[in-house]
Amino acid sequence: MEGNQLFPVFIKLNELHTLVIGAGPVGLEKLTALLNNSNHARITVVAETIIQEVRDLATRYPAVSILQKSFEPADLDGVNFVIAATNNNVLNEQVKLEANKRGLLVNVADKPELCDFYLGSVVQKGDLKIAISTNGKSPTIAKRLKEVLNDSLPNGLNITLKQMQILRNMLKGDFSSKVQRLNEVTEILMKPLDKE
Ligand SMILES: C[C@@]1(CC(=O)O)C2=NC(=C\c3[nH]c(c(CCC(=O)O)c3CC(=O)O)Cc3[nH]c(c(CC(=O)O)c3CCC(=O)O)/C=C3\N/C(=C\2)[C@@H](CCC(=O)O)[C@]3(C)CC(=O)O)/[C@H]1CCC(=O)O
Ligand SMILES: NC(=O)c1ccc[n+]([C@@H]2O[C@H](COP(=O)([O-])OP(=O)(O)OC[C@H]3O[C@@H](n4cnc5c(N)ncnc54)[C@H](O)[C@@H]3O)[C@@H](O)[C@H]2O)c1
Repeated sequence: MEGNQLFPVFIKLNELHTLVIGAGPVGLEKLTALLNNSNHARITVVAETIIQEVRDLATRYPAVSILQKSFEPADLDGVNFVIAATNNNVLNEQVKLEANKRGLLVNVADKPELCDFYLGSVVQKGDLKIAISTNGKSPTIAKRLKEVLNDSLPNGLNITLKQMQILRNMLKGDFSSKVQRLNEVTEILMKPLDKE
């Protein structure tokens, strides 16, 4: 498929149920990424073998449960989406098939051809989140760009967001006059910073 076909969305993981299959280093990486973004995410981890780091992480997050067992399609019942991080490609394909049969979206870690969605590299400054994807071309560049943006975006941005929310709730008038006022107030952000 020509061009970048990915449509970014921000998912309320805390209101959904995610299944992670596989609990080796890659499963740990994906679980960590989920929890770093959503510490109330309800996550079930299914794996035959579970590394200690995954167990340790799960004890710190009550909404994470671990089932030490082989994957079976019934594990998909009641799940909203699925991340597979196993070392078994036949299983990965079975997960994709069974999940899609149920209308579920699947990410198979590091296997773009089996993914319905990719995980992004995420910049976080309080309420601000920027998710980066390179259309699968270079996750390393996504990670580097995250570092650049993390360093260059001012920490005060989160205070600005909070203040803007207060202002937004205080403004009176019709929708278009509110929009105009919010745009006036933020115009300064678009001007280059004054050099000292
Ligand atoms: C962003 C991030 C999110 C996350 O996973 O949380 C993420 N990968 C990260 C890191 C990373 N992954 C890999 C390396 C080693 C260096 C390298 O190979 O480049 C590093 C860098 C490192 O670790 O330093 C290995 C790798 N990854 C994929 C392949 C297969 C392939 O490309 O064919 C291979 C080769 C496997 C092999 O050789 O066997 C594929 C995918 N990885 C994606 C996401 C999706 C595309 C995102 C996009 O559109 O850019 C996609 C398509 C599917 C998916 O997994 O969702 C996370 C950054 C976390 C952060 O911000 O710190
Ligand atoms: N570790 C890395 O840095 C890395 C990097 C790139 C790609 N990969 C690939 O990603 C995959 C996962 O890597 P890993 O290091 O986490 O592997 P791993 O072997 O440490 O872990 C695999 C996990 O899958 C589980 N699993 C396998 N079959 C299962 C089944 N039928 N039911 C339930 N669970 C099952 C295992 O119990 C284990 O928890 C591998 O294919 C690996 O080649 C790994």
